[in-house]
Amino acid sequence: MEGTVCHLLLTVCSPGATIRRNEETGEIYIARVIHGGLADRSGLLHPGDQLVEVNGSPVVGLEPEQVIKILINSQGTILFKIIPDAVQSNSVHVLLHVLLSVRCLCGPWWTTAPFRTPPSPALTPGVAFSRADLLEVVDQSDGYWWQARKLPCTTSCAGLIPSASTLKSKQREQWWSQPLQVHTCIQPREHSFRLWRRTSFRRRRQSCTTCTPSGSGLSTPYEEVTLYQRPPQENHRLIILVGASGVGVNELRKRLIKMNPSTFQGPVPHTTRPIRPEEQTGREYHFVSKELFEYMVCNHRFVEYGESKGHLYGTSSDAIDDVLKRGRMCIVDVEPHSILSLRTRKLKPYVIFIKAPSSERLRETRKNARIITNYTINRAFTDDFSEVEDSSQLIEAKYKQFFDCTLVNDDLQDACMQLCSIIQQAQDEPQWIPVSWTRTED
Ligand SMILES: Nc1ncnc2c1ncn2[C@@H]1O[C@H](COP(=O)(O)OP(=O)(O)OP(=O)(O)O)[C@@H](O)[C@H]1O
Repeated sequence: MEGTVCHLLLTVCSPGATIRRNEETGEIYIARVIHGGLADRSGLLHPGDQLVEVNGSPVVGLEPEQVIKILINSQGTILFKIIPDAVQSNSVHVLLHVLLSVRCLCGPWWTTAPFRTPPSPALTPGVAFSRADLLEVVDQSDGYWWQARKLPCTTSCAGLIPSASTLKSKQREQWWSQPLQVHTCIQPREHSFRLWRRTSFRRRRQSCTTCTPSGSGLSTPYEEVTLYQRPPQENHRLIILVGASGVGVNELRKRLIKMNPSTFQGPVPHTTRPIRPEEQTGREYHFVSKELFEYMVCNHRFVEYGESKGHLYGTSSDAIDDVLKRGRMCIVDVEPHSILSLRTRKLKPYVIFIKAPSSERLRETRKNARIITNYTINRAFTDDFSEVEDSSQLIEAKYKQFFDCTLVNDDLQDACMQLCSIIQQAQDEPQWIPVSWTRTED
């Protein structure tokens, strides 16, 4: 049989290509060449080329598994006889470029590599990835399987990842095949009732966007991202701190602002409670009537709001804007589900997850810590440590795709210093953000 002979020196068992079989003729074809792999670097194999012989053995009529066996058992130089695809041989070989970078919003799906790609088993390693991972997609020519590298790149060789549509149908399949489960949304702890942070749980029924098949987690399995550096003339990015109740989110926020009040500031919350003699409107709170507060609620002006002892409290998006317009860095401390409504082109939030150290470390470091409810010091931390640790893990598992950075709040002083430098980097150095945040509004 006519054909071109090409040699590949196999140092590993994979030449970096997948094959497919024409079921009618039994002919074996190169299905895809993995970007950066051996075949790609050699420039000898192309998708569509017919594989006629491997090491002198004809492969026509063989099952792909049998061909793969021959390849796996081959060491050193391997001899392919191929009939080049007419279209390919007439075309100029174009180097593959990075098509897009994405962040995985769901999963975990493929946490082990390699995997086999239907319909034919492949010799290609899959990229092991999980939720929140960054992937550099280099080939989307196949509707089912894309080629990608995990960022930061440690290898030039790409691997296969499921395309967005494959992942979506897998997600749906998995969601519907699961037995009815107890709702896993994170619940607040009873003592967790910070006036401007935790109150929203008391009042509003929270809808969970990740526990339903039509939720946002399922509609976009990958989010296209790009590196972004804030231009100096633009507002600072909003800094969001999230963490389990009691982990120290508010303590860190307060310390940060106290350390440098001309740089860091929190938004001034609104309340319907009467003003106290030592207070000043617009400083501690914006004191407003119940009617105005409810009007603002109806107009979706609050990021979070709630009720305490018959009075309403809330943090408005205007209050956040006020801080940013003054050229300061706005630090907010919100419930994890509120991240979704704050992820906007205008605010370009940078989300820092304040993670709990182990319960043993919590016990050691929180000896003087107090559980605070409505400005009244209630009691010391007693047996809450494993609860804080568990809740922290739950939040991380559920929302980590939205976290830009994780900070363990172990030693308070250290955590505060680290937080400061993380925020500075977030404002001054390139960071991954969704591409949609960089598009100009129509
Ligand atoms: N790293 C730390 N070491 C020691 N104590 C800490 C540390 N971080 C926070 N604390 C203390 O733990 C207690 C709870 O912290 P904080 O009020 O900030 O919790 P929170 O995460 O905002 O939760 P909540 O909103 O439910 O109050 C406070 O007494 C605080 O001073």
